[in-house]
Amino acid sequence: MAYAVKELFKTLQGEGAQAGRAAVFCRFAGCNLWSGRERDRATATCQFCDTDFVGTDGEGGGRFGTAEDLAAALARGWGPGTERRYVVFTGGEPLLQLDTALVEAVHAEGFEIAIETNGTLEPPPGVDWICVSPKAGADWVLKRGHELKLVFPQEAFDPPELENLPFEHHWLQPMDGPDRLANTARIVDYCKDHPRWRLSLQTHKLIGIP
Ligand SMILES: C[S@@+](CC[C@H](N)C(=O)[O-])C[C@H]1O[C@@H](n2cnc3c(N)ncnc32)[C@H](O)[C@@H]1O
Ligand SMILES: Nc1nc2[nH]cc(C(=O)O)c2c(=O)[nH]1
Ligand code: SF4
Ligand SMILES: [Mg+2]
Repeated sequence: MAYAVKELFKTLQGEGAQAGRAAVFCRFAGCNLWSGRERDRATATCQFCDTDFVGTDGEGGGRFGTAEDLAAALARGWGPGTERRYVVFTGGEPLLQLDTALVEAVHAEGFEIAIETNGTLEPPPGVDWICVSPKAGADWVLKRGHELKLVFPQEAFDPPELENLPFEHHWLQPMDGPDRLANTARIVDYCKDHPRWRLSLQTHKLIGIP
């Protein structure tokens, strides 16, 4: 199948347990919880999104006709060297497009594969690192993985009800926006009393990298 990619760039993973790790980010166009248009935000299922995932006009973006074409672009995006190649498929919602053919082609280029997903869709087999970030009001089906990253606060989610789900890491990430500092302070207090949970900062924003 063909793949619509908003942008493709190398940076450091900014969030969660892999923060600080070099990665090629492949941001797929489109999401099932918001059109991406500002005029639809107030009526969307997910209303706090910090990302432009509309179209294919970003840095390194475009339409890729085959899995091999996209895998080759990821390899170019990584640059010289084949050690520790790491790709983060995000979006938008990556599981609208990531399929077995792409997983196989990207593994063949020597990459470990991570996804950032809203948890409404099942991943294809073979994904090496699964980060699930559930959204209030959405149909949450993927309740296992490597890390659970709950953007906080979302009134519909009570952390104690999620802390026994089978994830290796349980994160609370402050909702960015006008209340980011207050949200962060609430998480600090919460984590002090609930050590099962840890604070995930969006470190790329703090240091001004993509
Ligand atoms: C833009 S989303 C794309 C991947 C997928 N659609 C998802 O929601 O997980 C990437 C990550 O950013 C988080 N995120 C989006 N908007 C945010 C905000 N305003 N503050 C903090 N995290 C945010 C999401 O929860 C997710 O973990
Ligand atoms: N550096 C960096 N790390 C990230 N981790 C998750 C991101 C995302 O938008 O999915 C993201 C992002 O946009 N940039
Ligand atoms: S589910 Fe993810 S990409 Fe979609 S609108 Fe929400 S945060 Fe943005
Ligand atoms: Mg982001």
